[in-house]
Amino acid sequence: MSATKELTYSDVAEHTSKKDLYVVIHDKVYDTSSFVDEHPGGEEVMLDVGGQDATEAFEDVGHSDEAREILNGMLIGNLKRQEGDPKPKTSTTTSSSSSAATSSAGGLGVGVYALILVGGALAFFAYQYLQSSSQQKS
Ligand code: HEM
Repeated sequence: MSATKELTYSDVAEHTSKKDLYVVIHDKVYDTSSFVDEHPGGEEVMLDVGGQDATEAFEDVGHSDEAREILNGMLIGNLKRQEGDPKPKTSTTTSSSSSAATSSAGGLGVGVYALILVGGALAFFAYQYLQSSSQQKS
């Protein structure tokens, strides 16, 4: 009956049916089976995130404190992260999480831009240097 049970993502992913539905919110694991039918937002959205990290879905709706209390009552343990697991979804807003996604996806792009900039600057200065040294000669 301990609430400090450690579950991995693969443990959680085994509970995706309506009668056995786990979700992860803010790195905590909840057994929402008893609540699916009563969810004011409908069972469909709950089933959609069953066995997964529902932090973003849950926070995007802006659930009330009451919703958070209900959630607390369904706590069964903590998520134990393992290598290769999806990144923690701890952001409370979509904008910050989407900007994080863009910056990680754009990692290579930034490097390529930096290379072009540095290469361009080098070429520019080399050109100036050649120009000035050829002017001195004449
Ligand atoms: C997993 C635990 C969840 C709990 C305990 C929960 C609880 C609640 C509660 C109590 C409400 C009533 C309004 C409020 O008090 O904020 C609500 C509304 C709502 N929930 Fe959830 N919810 C959960 C997950 C989700 C997820 C994953 C979604 C995905 C989108 C979602 C979508 C909604 C929507 C759209 C409403 C508004 C329904 C309406 O006002 O017509 N909920 N939820």
